[in-house]
Amino acid sequence: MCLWVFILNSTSASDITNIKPEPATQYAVFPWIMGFLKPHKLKVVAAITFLFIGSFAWLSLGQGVKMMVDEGFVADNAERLNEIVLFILGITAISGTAVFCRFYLMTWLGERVIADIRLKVYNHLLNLSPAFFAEQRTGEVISRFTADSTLLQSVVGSSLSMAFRSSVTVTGALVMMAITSLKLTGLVLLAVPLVFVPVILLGKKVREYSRKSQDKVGDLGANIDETLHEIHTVQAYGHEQQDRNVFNQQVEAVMSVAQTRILYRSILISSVMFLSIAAIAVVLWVGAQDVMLQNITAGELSAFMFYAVMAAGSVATISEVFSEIQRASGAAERLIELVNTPIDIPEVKAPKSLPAAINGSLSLESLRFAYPSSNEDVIKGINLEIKAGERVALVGESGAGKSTLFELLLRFYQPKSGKVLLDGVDVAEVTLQQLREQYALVPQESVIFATNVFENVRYGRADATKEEVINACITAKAHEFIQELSDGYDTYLGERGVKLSGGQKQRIAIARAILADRPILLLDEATSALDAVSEVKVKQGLDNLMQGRTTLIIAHRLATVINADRIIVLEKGQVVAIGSHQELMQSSETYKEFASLQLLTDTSI
Ligand SMILES: Nc1ncnc2c1ncn2[C@@H]1O[C@H](COP(=O)(O)OP(=O)(O)OP(=O)(O)O)[C@@H](O)[C@H]1O
Repeated sequence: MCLWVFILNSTSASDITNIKPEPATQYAVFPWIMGFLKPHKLKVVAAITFLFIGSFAWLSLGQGVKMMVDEGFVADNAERLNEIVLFILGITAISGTAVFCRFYLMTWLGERVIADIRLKVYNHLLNLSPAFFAEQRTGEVISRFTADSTLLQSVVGSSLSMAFRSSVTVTGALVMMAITSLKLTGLVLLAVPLVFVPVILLGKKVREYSRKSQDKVGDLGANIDETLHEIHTVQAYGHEQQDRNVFNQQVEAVMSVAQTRILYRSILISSVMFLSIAAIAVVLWVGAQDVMLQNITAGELSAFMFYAVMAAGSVATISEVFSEIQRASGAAERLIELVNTPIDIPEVKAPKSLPAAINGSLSLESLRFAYPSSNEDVIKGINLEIKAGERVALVGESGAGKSTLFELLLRFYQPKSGKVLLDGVDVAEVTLQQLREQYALVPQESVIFATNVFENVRYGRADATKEEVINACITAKAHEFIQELSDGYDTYLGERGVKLSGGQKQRIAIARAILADRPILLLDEATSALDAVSEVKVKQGLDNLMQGRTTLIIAHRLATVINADRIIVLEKGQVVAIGSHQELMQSSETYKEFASLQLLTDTSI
């Protein structure tokens, strides 16, 4: 038992490579896993109890062997032999039952712990801001969930139990050996340090390469994820061969690291086997001489050898699972890294409450912001007042910072300085949940989940009835096309809505926002994918929706913003002009240029 505690705790910072989410100091893998076992104390105790019962039953078999040889064979006593065989069968039945209980409980615990680890990691991931996902490749994160946790599962559920059982067996066997013959036990103990030398030396290497191996598998996952998701572009550009080459290199990289790991592991296992069996042979030779000199009986030597073989087998098992546990420690580290990734938008300790009925006025005060990955400010000290119920359009060239402003309103990122006030309350002082409940977002790229139409729209408000969903779809002018789908509202829309056109996806996204019924609307060029006829229809829906709500619309096309109360012109992270379309055509060169690029003249409106 001490051995695997040592194994799991023996991580040092230098063992860890390729840490992306959180530069770690030292991961205490063992206490981390124990934390997950804590709620299942009773089962752990029961599993350990059965483990001890099983091990002691096996150990007492040695006494059976001794009695069989001395009192049965050597004494030529058939009746006694029968009794002893019955005794052995009884012991075997006890140990079989104990093995069943231990195996069931330990495997259950393994599954439970991994399920809880997955839940914990997932819950944490959902709290991480988009900044984390901008840096991290999704496929790599998924690989941690799947490959790493599966590896950990096999160890917690099986290898750890084997290590436990073998440690108990070795200890018990050594005690029984000492009782049988101190001299021979002394000889065996001399050999033990020899056996542990490769375990310690090579185990470290196995762990190092396991970690590397899992990292490489993660890269592989990230690549598959990207290529398969973007399969249209891959095929349209005839990029298959290049992708095959890159993938081939990555697969070979995984293979090469695995090969080194296998090599160390094979050396580890074979050297332990060799050293154990060689030691047994030497001990047997010495023991046989003792029998000839009548220092011990043949039965005692048989029992001793029984225990020695049992101990050697257990040491071999320990060395084998040792490498498994080392591998799992590497995998656990990668999961701990995810869980330890700090939440960069922390919740305030004593949050303020927003008023029960939000009016929806927004104030931006000297707002300044740079993305964490670059130092350059993309929002440069913006001051802005947006009145409750106002309809405001944001225009500006690509990269001006329009979408970034939305991100800051939703508090996906922390501003460098300045603040955003919602109905006079600093949004940094309310809970993220309460803040985000005030906004309905229709992003530029409509998001469709791999479920049916009904659930996709209901994403906006989980408790909405079917009737409310249908009404939202009618307002968003989506109802007609939904009815024409094969199963109407129950039609499965495919991953990322592959079964819908761009305009249809957008109308579903609008219906979702309508259903959400939030005080502030954030529309990111929400009608860009619509044809002229659909756009007119959706605009009616949106107009209804916007009544009495503060609305911010990012628009690349003037036609979509002409009815806004005010248009805000952004340039390189700064507000350069504010006014109505007519005013801006008079006062703002940037806006005029923007308008002329849209082939709109003042008179055409
Ligand atoms: N996650 C990110 N990390 C680093 N820089 C970013 C990130 N997202 C955007 N930027 C940068 O911030 C600036 C503003 O981008 P933003 O998306 O807000 O512009 P935009 O006005 O919405 O542009 P568009 O009209 O093309 O959508 C750009 O220079 C962009 O390169």
